[in-house]
Amino acid sequence: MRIIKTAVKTFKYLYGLRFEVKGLENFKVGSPCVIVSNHQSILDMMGLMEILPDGCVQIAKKELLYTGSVGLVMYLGGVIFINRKSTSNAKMVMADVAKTMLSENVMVWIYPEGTRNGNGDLLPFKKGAFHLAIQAQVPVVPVVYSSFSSFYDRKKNLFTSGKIRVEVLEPIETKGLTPEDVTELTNRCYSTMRETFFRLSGLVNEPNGSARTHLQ
Ligand SMILES: CCCCCCCC/C=C\CCCCCCCC(=O)SCCNC(=O)CCNC(=O)[C@H](O)C(C)(C)COP(=O)(O)OP(=O)(O)OC[C@H]1O[C@@H](n2cnc3c(N)ncnc32)[C@H](O)[C@@H]1OP(=O)(O)O
Ligand SMILES: CCCCCCCCCCCCCCCC(=O)OC[C@@H](O)COP(=O)(O)O
Repeated sequence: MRIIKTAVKTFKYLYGLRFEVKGLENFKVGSPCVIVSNHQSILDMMGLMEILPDGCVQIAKKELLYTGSVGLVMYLGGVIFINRKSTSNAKMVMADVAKTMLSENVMVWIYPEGTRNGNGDLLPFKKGAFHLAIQAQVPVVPVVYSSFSSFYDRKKNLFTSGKIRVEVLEPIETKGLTPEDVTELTNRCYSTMRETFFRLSGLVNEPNGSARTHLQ
């Protein structure tokens, strides 16, 4: 993964992107943890590699395994593949991950939205990351990337250089929590990350839930 990290980090120069990072000290939980971040586009791979701590594996949809050399590189990089379409299968894989992360002392990075989302807001969170953290009794560390919409429009395939703000938030402890607490933990993480997303993106969080920039 170190090799991948170095290779992928060079893309930011190609794309004229700069990262402004805050809160890296929050990764130093001194134990395994589940890192959750928002997911906007393939460009997140650069954001991921920009701050990826050592000994951290990612959860990816299994379709990515069959994408030729990239799939092989991801496999070699230790990426864990899940079948999003089969909850029971995904649950089994994640239960294994809970054991492995403790025995091998590794962190796990999951995109709880479960899909890329460029709509300038966060999609409702899936619960797997939070079940995993509670099963392993390890902290959840939220990471938020500001909206790419100021410099990247997937539909128009428009791309200009830009700055991405990244914030690693305080770890959320799960010691003593049980599966009954998953919904509350998910919602708490969601609202903290959504608030941070709007702040980092210069968006106003409208009371009716829609977001608009200060500029409008
Ligand atoms: C030049 C260089 C080239 C090099 C190239 C290489 C560079 C890159 C290399 C390396 C970096 C690679 C990085 C790749 C990144 C890719 C990212 C993606 O692919 S993102 C899509 C996949 N990720 C997800 O989907 C995760 C989020 N999803 C989940 O966690 C879901 O929860 C999931 C899949 C586990 C289940 O999905 P559900 O759709 O069923 O949704 P739910 O609502 O969460 O669960 C339904 C019910 O099941 C329970 N449940 C879910 N998980 C459970 C669990 N683990 N245990 C028990 N119950 C669980 C829930 O509580 C819920 O039940 P109740 O509604 O509460 O009654
Ligand atoms: C073209 C921009 C290149 C940026 C530098 C990164 C170079 C790495 C190249 C290959 C990376 C392979 C990983 C792709 C990750 C990704 O973004 O997959 C989509 C999934 O999450 C969600 O899938 P979906 O449900 O279809 O949104």
